[in-house]
Amino acid sequence: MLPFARVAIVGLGLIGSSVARAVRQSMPTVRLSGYDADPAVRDTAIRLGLVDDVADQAGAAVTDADLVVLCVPVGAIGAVAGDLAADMPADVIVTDVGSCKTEVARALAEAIPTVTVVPAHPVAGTERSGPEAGFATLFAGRWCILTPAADAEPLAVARVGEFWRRLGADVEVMTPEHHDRVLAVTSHLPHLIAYSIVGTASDLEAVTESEVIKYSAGGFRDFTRIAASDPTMWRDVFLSNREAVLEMLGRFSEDLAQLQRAIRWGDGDALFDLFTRTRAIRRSIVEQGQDDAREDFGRSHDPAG
Ligand SMILES: NC(=O)C1=CN([C@@H]2O[C@H](COP(=O)(O)OP(=O)(O)OC[C@H]3O[C@@H](n4cnc5c(N)ncnc54)[C@H](O)[C@@H]3O)[C@@H](O)[C@H]2O)C=CC1
Ligand SMILES: O=C(O)C(=O)Cc1ccc(O)cc1
Repeated sequence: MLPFARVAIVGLGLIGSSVARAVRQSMPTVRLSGYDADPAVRDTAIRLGLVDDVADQAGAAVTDADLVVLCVPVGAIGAVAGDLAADMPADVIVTDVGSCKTEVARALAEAIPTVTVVPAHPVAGTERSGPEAGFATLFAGRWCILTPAADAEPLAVARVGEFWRRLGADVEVMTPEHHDRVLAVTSHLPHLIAYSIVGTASDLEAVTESEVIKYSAGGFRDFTRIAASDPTMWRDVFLSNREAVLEMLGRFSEDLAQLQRAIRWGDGDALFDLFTRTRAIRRSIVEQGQDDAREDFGRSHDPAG
């Protein structure tokens, strides 16, 4: 049996449109409705036939939904849920796809205290945004982390888990706090470093105009992909996961200072040891099949690639 029959998606960008496409493929009898605050995105959603009904008002998208999936930037999730509260059926389940969970859980509990909420984070995405960037297989073979409250209804958690499994994801459950510490180091800090390094290079005026672009086949090119990620989304991530990111940034700065010292003192052994350890980490990721097949997808679809 399908976990849900009527799914409403609020926010029809990269993730919302990918959820819509994946639902269409894996659960074709599900009735899909959608809403986006941006009229241009709504028009695109209609043109692409992403959902059965694109509503002009947020409330109209959710009136008969049994699952509402909030696919808006992290900083907007609480307010969007609050705006929908009066229009949602009493037995609805609300989930979200936000990249950080502790602050979002607090905002949702405040905005819709009587509604069943099962937060989720599909750890799958790209540097692109908008409805045309999405694709049905985005979640296939990727983790989706659920972060239900300790007193969440087990049946609601099981249904949301089954929803993501049907979209192709492997589902894991953890606390929002643990999620935010893990993602701070595996996702948020790497994005911050990419934004920083690309910013540093572009500040070196003399180099920027020509040579950074000309010779960007090196490591820099990989950073530019990440640093092309959506500014609104990532501003919200860093403001929302502030504490965990600051903690990991502190550790990173210390480790970077050690590397600086090793280079200054010509300590080749220290450099070699670290690079050997990091190479092993990459190899174990590849062996576990967690390397980024999507990266190749992105490149092959990237006119600049
Ligand atoms: N981009 C990625 O790789 C991943 C993103 N996420 C999370 O997914 C969520 C959505 O991100 P993307 O789809 O990448 O962004 P996106 O920018 O492609 O789409 C977000 C959509 O939300 C709409 N929106 C913004 N405020 C709204 C509001 N108040 N009411 C209705 N619609 C509103 C925007 O118009 C936009 O179309 C974020 O919370 C992000 O943290 C999760 C996993 C991966
Ligand atoms: O494009 C990439 O490399 C990503 O890391 C995509 C991504 C961005 C945010 C998430 O919360 C999960 C995945």
